[in-house]
Amino acid sequence: APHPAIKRQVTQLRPQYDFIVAGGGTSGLTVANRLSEAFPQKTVLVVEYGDVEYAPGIFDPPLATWGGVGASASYFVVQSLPVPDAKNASAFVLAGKVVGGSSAINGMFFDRPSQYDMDAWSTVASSGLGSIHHRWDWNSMFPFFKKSVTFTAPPPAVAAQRGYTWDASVYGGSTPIYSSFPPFLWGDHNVVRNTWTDLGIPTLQECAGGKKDGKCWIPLSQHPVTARRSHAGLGHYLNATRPNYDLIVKHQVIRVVYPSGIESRPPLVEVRSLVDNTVFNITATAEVIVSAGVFHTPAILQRSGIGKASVLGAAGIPVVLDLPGVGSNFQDHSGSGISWNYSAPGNFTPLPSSMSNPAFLADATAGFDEIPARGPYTLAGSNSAIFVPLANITADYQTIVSRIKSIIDDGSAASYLPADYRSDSTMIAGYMQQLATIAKLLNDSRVPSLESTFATGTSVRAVNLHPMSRGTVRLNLADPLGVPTVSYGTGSNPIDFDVYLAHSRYLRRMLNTTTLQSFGAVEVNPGASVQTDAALIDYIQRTMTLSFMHPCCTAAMMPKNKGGVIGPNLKVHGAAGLRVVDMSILPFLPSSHLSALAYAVGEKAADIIIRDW
Ligand SMILES: Cc1cc2nc3c(=O)[nH]c(=O)nc-3n(C[C@H](O)[C@H](O)[C@H](O)COP(=O)(O)OP(=O)(O)OC[C@H]3O[C@@H](n4cnc5c(N)ncnc54)[C@H](O)[C@@H]3O)c2cc1C
Repeated sequence: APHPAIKRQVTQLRPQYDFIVAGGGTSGLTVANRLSEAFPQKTVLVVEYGDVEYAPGIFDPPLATWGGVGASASYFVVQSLPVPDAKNASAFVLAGKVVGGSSAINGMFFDRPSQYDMDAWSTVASSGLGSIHHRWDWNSMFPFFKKSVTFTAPPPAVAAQRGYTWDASVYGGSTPIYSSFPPFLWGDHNVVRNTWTDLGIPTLQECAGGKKDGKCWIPLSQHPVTARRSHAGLGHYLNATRPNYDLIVKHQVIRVVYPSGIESRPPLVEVRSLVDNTVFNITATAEVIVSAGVFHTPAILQRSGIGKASVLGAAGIPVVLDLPGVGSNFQDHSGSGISWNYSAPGNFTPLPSSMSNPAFLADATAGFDEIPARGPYTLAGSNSAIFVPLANITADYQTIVSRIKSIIDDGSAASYLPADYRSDSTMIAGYMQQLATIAKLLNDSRVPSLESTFATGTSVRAVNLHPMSRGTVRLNLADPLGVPTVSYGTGSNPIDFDVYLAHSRYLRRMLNTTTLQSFGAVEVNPGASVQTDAALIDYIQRTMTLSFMHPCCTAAMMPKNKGGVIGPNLKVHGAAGLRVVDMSILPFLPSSHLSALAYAVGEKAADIIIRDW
């Protein structure tokens, strides 16, 4: 049956709470659930901007959904400033605005970073080893990845029919956040998987165990029997009824306020009702945890006077704590693709076009309500992907790595940063360290640089997994309580274009494989006339997807003298009783989508906070 709506929510607040979580999204609800579970005598309040909603899967039958992209009240729509290196196009990106946050609206692709991503994160996150419980390397995080989801293997018949493989030992959690394989694939699915094999990409049994340099089956965040979306609102709130766990919806955290100094007690939380616009404070006696997501977490901090002094000054906000990294260091996954036509197509059935056949559509709709669910609606966007290291993409990979090293050595790397980022020496120091770390990742033949997913159709895109360009998230001066002003900066570091070029040329090699040639594949885009580097760069700039909906890194975990906002214990540098727990905390993007990481970060954060209290 479809999900029940999440009805339970408070209307009458207590006089004060021990913990207040600002934002009821993926990481925020994970933390809140664990804190309320660990401390029955302490109270936890989640303040959520959005409402409780039915959260359909990405491809549920239309009648069950809430209207599709653009029509929903359940997400913020973010349109970036024009991106100069993408012919002034704007990035279009969504962010969840509902109990469950982005986990309730995302594409349900449920992969994990590689172990090398996590190890690289931990090297830039802190200046020393610190407490064993504050480490973010793969070995420290793996138990939290395991704990954060319940994986269910597909029935043997489905596994045999689809060729699914997995390794149960990398899972093992019992949290009601579900990870499973859909029983359905489109008829042309294996064409592209076979093409990937033709390219020499190794087939991996499992990609969630730290190594993912190959061809992967990726589970989806959905229930193994009903195939309904699994998300934080259901798993970490609806299924966690406790008298000490409150959630209030349709309220915006405006800012945090330190009435008696930023280094003394936890701040008050200033909240605005979105129903009647009243503004009031809520007291947290232990901690405030900001989990409002990559765009709104820095907005809350900036409205609180915590941020870069010049940015706060421009917004007329008195500086409470000069922390230049707030809202800086913004990143997202981006990349362009190829498309083709078949001149001798195979008998690929079914295809999405089959849905225009009334009998097929009726069966698909009926199948989705069967137990277990079956048919096309059980498949979200895609559950198949390749992750390819740069060393396997281009023989010139070491030239790219050398170029990164040379712009670090001669200092010119800083010139590619946004002006209000490069005006701060700590931010530059942190960026240089990030670049050096990314150079190491790109030089390592075990670390993916390109991701490409496939479900059906005649096109694929390349995702640049470790971009070097940086943007910013700043308060919207015309509407400080609204969606912030987002500057993407995609491709502003020209070495990203070396990577985009290599990725594009690599994808084009698919067209010459035995498999695609056997169906008479003919390249449509970029097209035969696009051959020189200049022509291909022009194509990439014109057609690039600027956001694969993985924004991150706006309150990065790095030392303060490297432009960081939080330490490895998640505490905001220099502020008492204030932590950040969401995808803002990454120093740079990993080789993965972000929801599995957001849950694991929530679990790890809860572990740290529970130990502290
Ligand atoms: C359309 C889309 C598709 C995606 N597809 C995938 C995918 O297929 N696979 C994958 O792994 N990842 C995907 N992602 C990314 C992933 O879902 C997110 O990175 C992750 O869920 C973010 O978690 P979070 O905890 O940082 O923030 P969120 O889960 O976004 O939570 C932030 C919460 O804070 C609330 N909030 C904001 N401002 C305030 C305020 N001032 N006061 C109170 N509350 C506030 C929001 O309403 C929201 O509920 C996708 C994301 C999107 C948007």
